[in-house]
Amino acid sequence: MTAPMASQRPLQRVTLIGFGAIGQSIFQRAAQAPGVHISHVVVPATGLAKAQARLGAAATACTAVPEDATLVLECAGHSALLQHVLPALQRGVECAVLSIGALAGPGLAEQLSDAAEQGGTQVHLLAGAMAGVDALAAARLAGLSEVCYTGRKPPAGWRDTPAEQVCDLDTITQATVLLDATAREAAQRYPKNANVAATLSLAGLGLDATRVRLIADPAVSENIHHVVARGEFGEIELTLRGKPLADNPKTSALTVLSGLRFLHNRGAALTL
Ligand SMILES: NC(=O)C1=CN([C@@H]2O[C@H](COP(=O)(O)OP(=O)(O)OC[C@H]3O[C@@H](n4cnc5c(N)ncnc54)[C@H](OP(=O)(O)O)[C@@H]3O)[C@@H](O)[C@H]2O)C=CC1
Ligand SMILES: O=C([O-])CC(=O)C(=O)O
Repeated sequence: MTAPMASQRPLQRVTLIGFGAIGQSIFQRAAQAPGVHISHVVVPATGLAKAQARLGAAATACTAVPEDATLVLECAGHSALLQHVLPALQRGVECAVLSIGALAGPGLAEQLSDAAEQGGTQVHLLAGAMAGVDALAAARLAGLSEVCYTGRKPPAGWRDTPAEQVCDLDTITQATVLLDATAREAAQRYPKNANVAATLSLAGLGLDATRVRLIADPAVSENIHHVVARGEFGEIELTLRGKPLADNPKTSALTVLSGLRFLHNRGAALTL
């Protein structure tokens, strides 16, 4: 009697764009993930040698998405969408992105969509640090009347951003509203802090009809995302308290897991 054959799905070769806090964490965790092999990591030219030293023989650091790439996961920042994701899509490479606030830039959402159409592929906007994006996108189909998002982080999560012109992050003793604006304005003014705001708005009422408040709060130690949405479906009120990554207090650890989930699902027979 012969033993039944285990189902063998092909190993997915993945190109990461970005090797900062998210990229390094995804790279480490993916090494333990069956079916996923990060073969290339795209970094700025100035970081090439350092990235290669960290990657060792496991993957190749490069400055552009390789010609033979088939699957890309972006975790670099807004500039990477125009620089790397757009040309990859045009060549037919499937891409998943985390820097979703970039879509607040003029015409970029349409450009990405056109490029994916041209390449006969798809660009996936990942849920990242936030929960409930799937529910909101489903609820939209019956009509939404209101979506409001509040992002609250400890002062350290707002360093090197326009927040430094609003208050003294070192000495504030009370929660301070940094911005009360549309999701489009939030994403453009806070490109490293308002990607969740952009994602929720794209899933819901759009970048110009979604109200966003960003808050520096010395009383919290987590990145707290709160959304209220109302519509024909009923109402969502959701709070997510995300632990920040040790290497970057702006970024919640769940963002890494969202990227890994995408890679896992991409190669799985049953996806969730
Ligand atoms: N959707 C979501 O929920 C979230 C999305 N994000 C997005 O993910 C991005 C990365 O986060 P995180 O890893 O914490 O940030 P880090 O600053 O730790 O790392 C970003 C890395 O990407 C590099 N980089 C920047 N631009 C490019 C480019 N055009 N091509 C290649 N590499 C580039 C940076 O290099 P250098 O330092 O030399 O510039 C840096 O090494 C954020 O900027 C944000 O856009 C983050 C959190 C949540
Ligand atoms: O990681 C987070 O908590 C959210 C974040 O930075 C963003 O929305 O850009």
